[in-house]
Amino acid sequence: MIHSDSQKMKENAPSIVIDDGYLHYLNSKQPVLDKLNMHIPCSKWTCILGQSGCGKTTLLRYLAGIINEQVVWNGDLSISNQIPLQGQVAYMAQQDLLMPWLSVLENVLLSDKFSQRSRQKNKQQKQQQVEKATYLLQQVGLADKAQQRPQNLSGGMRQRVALARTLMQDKPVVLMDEPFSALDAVTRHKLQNLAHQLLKDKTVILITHEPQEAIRLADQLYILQGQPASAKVLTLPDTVAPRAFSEETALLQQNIIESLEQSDIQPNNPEKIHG
Ligand SMILES: Nc1ncnc2c1ncn2[C@@H]1O[C@H](COP(=O)(O)OP(=O)(O)OP(=O)(O)O)[C@@H](O)[C@H]1O
Repeated sequence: MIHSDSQKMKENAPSIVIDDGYLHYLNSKQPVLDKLNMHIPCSKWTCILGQSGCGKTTLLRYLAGIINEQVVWNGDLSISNQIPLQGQVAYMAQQDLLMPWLSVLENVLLSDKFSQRSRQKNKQQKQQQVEKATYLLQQVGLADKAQQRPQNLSGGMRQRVALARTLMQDKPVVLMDEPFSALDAVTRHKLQNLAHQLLKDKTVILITHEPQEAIRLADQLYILQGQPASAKVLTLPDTVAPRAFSEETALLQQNIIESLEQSDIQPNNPEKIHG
């Protein structure tokens, strides 16, 4: 059985509201984020675009609770179910973070292996987890690589293993940092559909550099801009994701590129201002 009970997941997946967020790294004078206001709706996909270095990964890592010791954060972060985010998040980083000494299958099973729930599982439930991991590896096109070590795989294959591991975790909140960036166009399209289907009841935040990908998948779309960065919400077409391409999406894509170009003009980037 692959899918969780959908109603239960919907109840579990929280919305997240950031009100007047401010963040700077302790080892840096300049803040990365300021006056950040975002509403991440529950059980929907929120996509975030923004120029390289604007603070997208920082925001995701802060939400995942892995840089709390390195930063100063001010502002309000509210989680609708009142449960600390760290315990309910699956985080897929830009780097695949696969364990080189484990097989592909063991990597997919890794988070389950160390969870408290796993220690309480009986043999049959553990077997079901292996079946689920095997199913996910089939879905990402890597069934034949299950017993390989990650170092024998290409970059795109490793990214697919990391995606399978994230889908395996079954957490209410899923944070993904450029999860499809290393994939060819056909595989990317297929895995976007797979992720969209398997994560449909989760609260998803996805970072991407691809306006097309964001328009295709988003229920809510933000651009991070400025230095320090704040978030601008963009209006999406009134159609359901994953969205087919149309004249309207092409126009939005053009607007996004123009917005990204505007955020390229920074006070500390003089040649771009005067050039
Ligand atoms: N550990 C750190 N200590 C200090 N500054 C950091 C640290 N990590 C990132 N930064 C800085 O924070 C800013 C935002 O970086 P971040 O990685 O969040 O950007 P990004 O938008 O995700 O970029 P990309 O699209 O290239 O991944 C950059 O100026 C970066 O140099």
